[in-house]
This record gives sequence, structure tokens and C-alpha cells, in this order.
Amino acid sequence: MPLHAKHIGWSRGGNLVLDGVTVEPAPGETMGLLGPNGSGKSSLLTVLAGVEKPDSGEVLLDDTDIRSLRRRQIARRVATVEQHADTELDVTVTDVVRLGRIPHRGAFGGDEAADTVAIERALGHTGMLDHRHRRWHTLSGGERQRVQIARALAQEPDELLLDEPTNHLDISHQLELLALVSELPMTSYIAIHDLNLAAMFCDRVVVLDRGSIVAMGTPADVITEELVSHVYHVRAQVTLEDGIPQVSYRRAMRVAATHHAPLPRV
Ligand SMILES: Nc1ncnc2c1ncn2[C@@H]1O[C@H](COP(=O)(O)OP(=O)(O)OP(=O)(O)O)[C@@H](O)[C@H]1O
Repeated sequence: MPLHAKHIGWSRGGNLVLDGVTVEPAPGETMGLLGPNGSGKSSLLTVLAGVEKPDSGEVLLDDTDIRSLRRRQIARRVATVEQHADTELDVTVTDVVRLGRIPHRGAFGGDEAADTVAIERALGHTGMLDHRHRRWHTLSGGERQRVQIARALAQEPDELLLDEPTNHLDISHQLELLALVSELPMTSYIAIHDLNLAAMFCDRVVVLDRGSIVAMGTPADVITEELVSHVYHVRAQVTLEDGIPQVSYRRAMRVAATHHAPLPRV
């Protein structure tokens, strides 16, 4: 069973940030995390990564509560790409991607040949091979994002946690990256704002609203005009193209937040 969350409750600053959240992807599934700003997507990813401990419920990896696993055991299986990864150090692209190999090092060092293969493959997957000697601080925002994804792939995880991985990328690289993630054999959780991209590349999506799951299922089942109106308070037209929902937003037609009662949680 892949990394999954059961009945997670988590409070911060007196607010219930995650309220009874259960997410159970199938092996290899690409699971989109949707929802407005502040709905709990990043919080769920940090709890899934074992960085934050839930107040209630549990995160399970191979049916083991990750609280009982050591950091290195988790890092060999789970790779995370955060929204704003940065470094002040004067390092090259390859140096950053090599960080992904740290969990695989034993007390007597690592396997140099395996490290090189994993690093090259990750740079190739993200189109960064030609940039491998470039210094981190000379890269554009989108190039940095691709390097962070290469670092996560070099970790050779079974589970990938991505927090808005496409927010700095041009449309061509957004499509390329999401196609790559959806085709990789690992189970992926992707927090993403773009409903059309989520519809194209996620096997299933979870919609969070104020810390609770209000919808979960295939994009075609979940991404509907009613959902966009209820959760985002925006009018949109949703059509199905080859079974994939396509959302067109209506300009200046914001639905009053009071117009609808909140969706019940699922
Ligand atoms: N450490 C914290 N202390 C206080 N509040 C927190 C903390 N971490 C998260 N929150 C609050 O929890 C809520 C969920 O935040 P989170 O970052 O998970 O949302 P999100 O869905 O990822 O939002 P966005 O789309 O803006 O990235 C927000 O209201 C946020 O202010």
C-alpha cells in the first residue's frame, strides 16, 4: 500500500488546518490535491512527508505509522519538492541533484556508479543535462524548479510529494513535467491550482476546502461547474473532451461566497 493518510487532524495557531483527512492512492497513481489558497494542500503534504506530526490520525507507509520510522528510512522511499526551495550556497546544478543521493549512503559512503546513473537520469528526465555545470544562483525560477524535481527523482523514491511543481514553468515545461510525473511508476501527490492541468494528468483528485475533503474521485467526476462555483466562488463552463474536463472561466462573474452553503465533507 502506498503512502497514505488516515483521519488526519492537525491544528496550527489555534486553527484546525486539517480535519479528518483520509487519502489512499492506489500504487503508481497520480493524486492531485486541489483547493483554494489556505485550504490545507501544503499542510497535508508536510504531514504525509513526516515533517509535521498530526494531532490525530496516522500516515502509513507499507502499513507502518511513519512516526515509528527513522528519517533516513522515510527519505529512501519518499521525496518531496517544496514550493520555495532555495539555497544561499554557491553550488552547481549537479551538486543540488546529488543531494537526492544522501539517503542511499551507508556508513562507508555510497555507490558512486549508482549515484552517477541516478543523477544523469534525473537530469535527463527534467531536461537539465546541458545545465549540469551551471551555478544555482544563475538559474531562472523555472530552471531551479526543474533542478529541485531532478533532485527528488535522483532520490529514486517510490512516493513523490510535489507542492505546486509547475508554478514557475512555461506551458511547455508544465505539460512536460506533469506528463513525466504521471508516467513514472511512483505514486505521486501533486498540489496544483490549475484545474485543467490536474484534469489532464491526475488519475484522481482530492478537493480540500478549509481543511476538509469536499470531493474526491476522477477528474471527470469531481471537476464540475458546481464544484468550481461552490469551492472557488467562480462561474465556469466545464465541458468534457475525450472524457477529460476542460474548464473555461467566466470573466467578472464571481459568485458571492454567501451564495452557496459550503459543500459537506466526504
Ligand atoms: N505553522 C502554521 N501556523 C499557523 N497557521 C498555519 C501554519 N501552517 C499552516 N497554517 C494555516 O493553515 C491553512 C492551510 O495552509 P496551507 O499552506 O496548507 O494551504 P494551501 O492549501 O497549501 O494554500 P496555498 O494554495 O495558498 O499554497 C492556512 O490558513 C494557513 O495560514
